[in-house]
Amino acid sequence: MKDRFKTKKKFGQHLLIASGIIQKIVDFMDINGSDIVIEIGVGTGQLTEEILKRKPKKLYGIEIDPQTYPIIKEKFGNIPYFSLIEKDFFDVNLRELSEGKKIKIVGNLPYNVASLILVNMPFYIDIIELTVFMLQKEVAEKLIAKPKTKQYTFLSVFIQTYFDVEYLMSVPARFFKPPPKVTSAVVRMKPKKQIPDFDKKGYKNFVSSLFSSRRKMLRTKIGIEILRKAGIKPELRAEELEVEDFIKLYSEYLLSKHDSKG
Ligand SMILES: C[S@@+](CC[C@H](N)C(=O)[O-])C[C@H]1O[C@@H](n2cnc3c(N)ncnc32)[C@H](O)[C@@H]1O
Repeated sequence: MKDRFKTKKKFGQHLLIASGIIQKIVDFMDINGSDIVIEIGVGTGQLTEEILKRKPKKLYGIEIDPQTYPIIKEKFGNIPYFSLIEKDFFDVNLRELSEGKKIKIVGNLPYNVASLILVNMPFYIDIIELTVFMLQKEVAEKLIAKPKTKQYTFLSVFIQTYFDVEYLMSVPARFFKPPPKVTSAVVRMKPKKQIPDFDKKGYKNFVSSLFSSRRKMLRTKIGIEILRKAGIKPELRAEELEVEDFIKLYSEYLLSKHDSKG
């Protein structure tokens, strides 16, 4: 059945062909009968099949490519706890699928939009129990990066503000069809016990602006008084700050805006 499907580059299609890796990914999700699971990018359904074997309460599979739909329907059309969502991930509101419960999200993500998908996750933090994603190794390394390293970027700070991230394993290109040019990695993210309750969109833009021209000192980007109140040296650069420093800094920034409104 897979043979009649031709993978497309524009959708980042690299299908997982190693059953051992597929099983491990699903093991990392620790699925039980009350779980609502969302899979991003079903493709021809190798990961889907293994998730369904573990019998969650419900699996929603989101897939953008209409050419996969007949294949998915033929394979899983008669499974009552599976629904295919024939949409672009970015047009789906995960909240509408969660039935007021926490969800588990999984995906061998399309690498061309993996970072964008990740950036969406903090906006769903209140309904997420955990996520398990296959990513480019380079992106996975950003997710666990520490300050003062090349891998420490906007994505590291924004994700680590909301999630504890575990790098679970590296996956060589030969386990995919067609093989991608890069090595991949599996990461698991779980919401942190304590997360800031300020507006996520504003915080995202704030962190992103501090990382633009990352070699510039913070005092060229943000008022010296705000830096002082947050206890941060003005001559530091964004890449030298801990995640907690960004949280402090944004809180002070919000207070200063509030004060100036008077
Ligand atoms: C790396 S493949 C993984 C396929 C399959 N799950 C597997 O592991 O073999 C990524 C899948 O995501 C789908 N995809 C790409 N962009 C998408 C989007 N914006 N929304 C939903 N699915 C998308 C692709 O068509 C493809 O099936």
